[in-house]
Amino acid sequence: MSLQLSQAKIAFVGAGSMAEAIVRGLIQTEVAQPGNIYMMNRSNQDRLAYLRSEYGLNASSDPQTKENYLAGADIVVLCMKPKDVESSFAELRSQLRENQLLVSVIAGLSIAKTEALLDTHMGIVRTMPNTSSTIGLGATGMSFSSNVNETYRGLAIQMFEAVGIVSVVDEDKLEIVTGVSGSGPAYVYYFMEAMTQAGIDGGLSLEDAKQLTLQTVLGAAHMVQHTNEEPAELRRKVTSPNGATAAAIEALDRFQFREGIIQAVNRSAERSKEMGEQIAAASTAGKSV
Ligand SMILES: NC(=O)C1=CN([C@@H]2O[C@H](COP(=O)(O)OP(=O)(O)OC[C@H]3O[C@@H](n4cnc5c(N)ncnc54)[C@H](O)[C@@H]3O)[C@@H](O)[C@H]2O)C=CC1
Ligand SMILES: O=C(O)[C@@H]1CCC=N1
Repeated sequence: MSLQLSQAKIAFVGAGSMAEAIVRGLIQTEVAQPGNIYMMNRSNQDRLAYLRSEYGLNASSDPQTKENYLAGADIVVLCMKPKDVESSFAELRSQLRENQLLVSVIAGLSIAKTEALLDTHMGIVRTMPNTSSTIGLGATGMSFSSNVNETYRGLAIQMFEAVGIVSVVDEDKLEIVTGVSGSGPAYVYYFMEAMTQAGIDGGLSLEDAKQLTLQTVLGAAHMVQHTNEEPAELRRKVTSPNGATAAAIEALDRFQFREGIIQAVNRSAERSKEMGEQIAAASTAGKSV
């Protein structure tokens, strides 16, 4: 019988925000057992203690224990920052097996460069998830190397569908996915910060300003989801001719809100590509990024 996700041993190299978001989602949805999850970092013991006590999973920074975690894993998930790729990959190179599945969440790092840096032909799934995976509402873009078999392809999709939605895209689209949904939550939070601030400046209590902002964003997202109407049409329904909303949209247009968002998405995509290229360049030149 082929490997089931509920039985798979999953090792996370890097135990930061993105690794925790995925792990929390997997455990909460009961798609993975805490005992089958292994998390590793470089040295932060407090962080590992928190992860063990919060989720009941295995976590270590001890080199021998990490080697054992990797040796026993069916799926290895790369969750370190781009700047740590070079040093981390130097250790990993001799510890991975061709019959494991490698999942990378590292922004900008191509499958070809991952294969070259790790000197491997193992199946690689390059993903771009987001932190909303924490509560099962993640949005993940995903591409596969040509040698990912059907079982592993299914497992990877199942793993990220457990924590949200998955779009399988051509690899050259993962940068724009980063701009839209990888970085996207930050734009929404930034928007909420500004809206709350304006409410407070206008005399609302902090609590009221926060609640009204939150419910507005939640309600608007649910309206798009449940009515199946386009955002532009829903916006039109709020905007009475010559009314308050029309005046507000004019103000946003004066500040080039739409262009600002488009620029933000494109800059995130470009920066993600740059980070990936810097990793390879620095690695070839033998220096750290
Ligand atoms: N935070 C986000 O919203 C998203 C992040 N990503 C990607 O996820 C990756 C991780 O990002 P974050 O979780 O935000 O970073 P973070 O800084 O919160 O976590 C990075 C972790 O990697 C560990 N680490 C570094 N070197 C290591 C080594 N040699 N061996 C083992 N562990 C090592 C650190 O100790 C830390 O636990 C990045 O490559 C980023 O591009 C992708 C999508 C969204
Ligand atoms: O900011 C970053 O580089 C990562 C990638 C997308 C979200 N966080």
